[in-house]
Amino acid sequence: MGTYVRNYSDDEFSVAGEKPDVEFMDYQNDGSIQDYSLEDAPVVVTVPFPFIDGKPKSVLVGETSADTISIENTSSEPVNLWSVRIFSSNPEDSYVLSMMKPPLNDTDEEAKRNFLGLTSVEDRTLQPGQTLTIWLSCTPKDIGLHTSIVHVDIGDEKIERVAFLLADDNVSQALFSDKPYSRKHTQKKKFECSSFVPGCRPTQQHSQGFKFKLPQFAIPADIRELIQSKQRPDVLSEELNMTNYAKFFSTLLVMEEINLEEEMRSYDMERILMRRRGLEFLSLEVPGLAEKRPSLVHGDFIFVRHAGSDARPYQGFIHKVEADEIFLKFDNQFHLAHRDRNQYDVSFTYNRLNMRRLYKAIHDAELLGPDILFPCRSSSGSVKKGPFKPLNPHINTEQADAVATILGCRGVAPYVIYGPPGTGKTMTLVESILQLYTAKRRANVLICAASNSAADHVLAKLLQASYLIRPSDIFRLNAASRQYEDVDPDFIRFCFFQDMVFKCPPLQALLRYKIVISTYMSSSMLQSEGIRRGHFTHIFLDEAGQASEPEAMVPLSGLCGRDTVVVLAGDPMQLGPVVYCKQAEKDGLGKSYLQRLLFEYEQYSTGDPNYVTKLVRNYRCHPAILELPSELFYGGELIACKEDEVSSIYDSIDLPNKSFPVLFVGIQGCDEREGNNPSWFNRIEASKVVNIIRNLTRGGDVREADIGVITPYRQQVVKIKKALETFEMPDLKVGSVEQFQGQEREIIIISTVRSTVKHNEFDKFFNLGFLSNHRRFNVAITRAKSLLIIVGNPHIITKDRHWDRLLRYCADNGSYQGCPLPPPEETQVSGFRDSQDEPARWGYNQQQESSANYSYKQDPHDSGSEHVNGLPSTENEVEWSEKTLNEEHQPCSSAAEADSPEFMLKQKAEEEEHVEQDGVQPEQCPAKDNKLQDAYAAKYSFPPEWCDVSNIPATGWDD
Ligand SMILES: Nc1ncnc2c1ncn2[C@@H]1O[C@H](COP(=O)(O)OP(=O)(O)OP(=O)(O)O)[C@@H](O)[C@H]1O
Repeated sequence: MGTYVRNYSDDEFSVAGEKPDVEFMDYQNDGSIQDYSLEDAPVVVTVPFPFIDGKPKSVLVGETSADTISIENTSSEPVNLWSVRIFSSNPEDSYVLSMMKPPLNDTDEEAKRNFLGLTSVEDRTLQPGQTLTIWLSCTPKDIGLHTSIVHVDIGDEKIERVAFLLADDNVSQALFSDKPYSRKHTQKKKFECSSFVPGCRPTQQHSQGFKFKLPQFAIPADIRELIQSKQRPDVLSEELNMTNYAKFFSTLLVMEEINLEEEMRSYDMERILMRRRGLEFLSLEVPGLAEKRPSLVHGDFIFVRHAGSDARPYQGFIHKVEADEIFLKFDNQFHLAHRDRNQYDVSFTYNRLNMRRLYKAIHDAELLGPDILFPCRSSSGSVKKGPFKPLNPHINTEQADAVATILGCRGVAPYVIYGPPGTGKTMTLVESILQLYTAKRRANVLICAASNSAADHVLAKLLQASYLIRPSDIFRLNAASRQYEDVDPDFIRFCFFQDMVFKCPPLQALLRYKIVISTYMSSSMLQSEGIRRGHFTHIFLDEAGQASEPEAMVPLSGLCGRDTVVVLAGDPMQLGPVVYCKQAEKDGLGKSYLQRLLFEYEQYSTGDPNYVTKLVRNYRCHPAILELPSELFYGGELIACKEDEVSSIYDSIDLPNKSFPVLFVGIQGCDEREGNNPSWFNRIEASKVVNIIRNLTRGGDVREADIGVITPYRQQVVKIKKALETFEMPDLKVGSVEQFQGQEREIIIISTVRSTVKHNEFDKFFNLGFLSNHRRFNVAITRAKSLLIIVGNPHIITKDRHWDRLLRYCADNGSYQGCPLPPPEETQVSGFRDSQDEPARWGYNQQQESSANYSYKQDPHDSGSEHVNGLPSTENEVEWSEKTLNEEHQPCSSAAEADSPEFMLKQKAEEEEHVEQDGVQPEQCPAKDNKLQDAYAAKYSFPPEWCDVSNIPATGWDD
């Protein structure tokens, strides 16, 4: 057996665990040469198609790209070149060799016709110093990564070279970014802002507003110290009860807040310039501002001082925000002393408004008493069912039972409706609300949802029965920070705004509405405006599994009276609360009130049906779409109620199995990042998605509004939206899993984005991205009613057990298209439990215990999270970023949103860097079953930010 010479290093293999029989002299794909043990190697073979800025070279589909492989005899003896041949290409036969430069696109057609590509070059002798030049060329027929392995058999050496080209089409090429990705986070000097020179506030724009002052809830110094010194406050070890309730949750909130403060620090800037803007302002450029990194709005403030000095900082209020620039007003003296050449250090602060709302909510929650907080330990009254005549003729027995209970309830323990996706939880709430509205004249209903999109969804469902409701009785409350343009024009008439800024109407107007719809956090405005506890006879908390307990307490503690009926609906197996501090999440902030209640009911009242209804009939999804989630997450208990038919209108995309509406489109693209934005995108997948949409809508039978695109990364959302703009499809919703929770579309297309094993390992380890988050996976694949299409790299997603199941599910049903599938034995799986470990019974007690195992973390790189950086004004992010200019609500420390994930970025980026530098540590990294493939993929000596190599045959030589 000869000595193999490949382009990866010894070190890298030893880390990966398998060391082939090789010696190393390495030509990197970036063109550089590295010597390993063969310092005086007799031959030098170059690598074709070197990477450009760490990425494979891009070529347009249909165009020929060619590069040379030079084989040089550097020894003093003649060397026999036995053969040069293409060992394999992917797609098959996509590359050819030739002795002459192949005709390129600008050459004449005849030359192209006469060109003869070879798969191997025959033997010859290379004299000392002689170089043979061979051409490798590729004319891609379709978009995606094109790879080729070339074997050079020379003298005693066997040398392998791997070539990569990324084939673009016009759509993907338009999304190309030449902004290199860089993560800068240098250690900055701590900025002491306890004493400062006050700045000049913007004048108040809100004429009316909060009647009640929201306390500051400053973090107590002793608790801050305790948490910053990494000690665990005693209260967190206690069992939650009425006495320690406020202390328990305020401690968790402090942990979260300190985490957020630290994240905000990462945006501090040193030695920067400001410019005088007119007589009034100084302007500061903030890179990343447009992407909300950091998030700053009018009325926030920053601290500034001369670079390097320890002097008292000046406070500067933001009067205007424009693209990447903020316009500031400081104390007059500061303006007078300013020169445009002065250098400053800048510290950003974040707006504590939402945190203060949460503190208030949990403190006030004690007033609710055990009936709401610990209903099983209290002596709640009995539940009577209220007879009713269904307005919606479709509701089933369990749903009808739930409605009857809600109608019969009066001030007893919270009532919980829970069940898997699409089982009609929201529909049950809507029926209950309509029953109350039509039959109980004195009913005032508040409905809260975890995000703006979920709240809008409830409004849309209510409006389906608009013949029953007077529009003037419904009010959709929006945060001031929600962009006017974000709201569906059909809903605007249910909102209150001035100058296109949303507001809370005055109390008198509020009292006239019979049905108010809000997010959890915005509902605090109702109390601030003067609405009393008990005004609402019914408070419905939809998507309650998504809200942390303090968040759920915002509407309850502020507005719930003795007789108020509280109803929660949700599914603990879908997305949970967003918490950035891992420890706080583990200690209880990551568990929803719904989850705790379900557990309590199970523990203390043996699942009393008076308080809990479980729905299992799914009306949303085609049975084929439902089968897998039912089996994976709900113990097969879900009952499919939708017809088993696939519409012929999907013929336009040529489903390989016409009766199976779950299609996996395998594509090997390239995941990239750009600028200082840590979010991933994959332009090849973006183009594929657009292509599928165009095919679907071509005949006119499928409307844009029937289609939803889900992708975990906000940058991918941006890219797909951008690509769709070209084809004018404004009604097509593209968003994160969070933005789709609670929603449905006839057709859902999922773009999984990731195309590099290495990144995915990181995801799995840090619980990032929906590729390795079972709740995200569950939500993503249960949004489609009649057609689900997944566009992704099968070699990557097969690494996660759930995605692999989906992939095999499609393949087994003859519903896979695209690049060759990874062989089943390649399948490797993250650290998730096997299917037999899944809760056999998916009841709530299981959730209690499984939450630690499946602790859900938002992807700070955006994961398409609603809360995540970059996506302008979406959903919760907007909600959380609410800033008020009202004097009484003036933020005490200002700047970015309380929950925006930019706060996590620094920490996570550091973690990521650590992983990239050190490799995932064996005890942390899930076991692998194909080391050589991983060696290729994760440890190949190519620049880290590139593309997939995972389907290159692992064994290079066939001797
Ligand atoms: N009894 C029923 N008969 C027919 N269709 C129903 C019934 N109940 C619900 N649906 C339909 O099923 C779909 C899903 O309902 P809904 O959104 O209320 O479910 P959900 O449980 O709230 O879902 P998710 O968990 O995703 O939020 C909707 O299209 C709804 O109209």
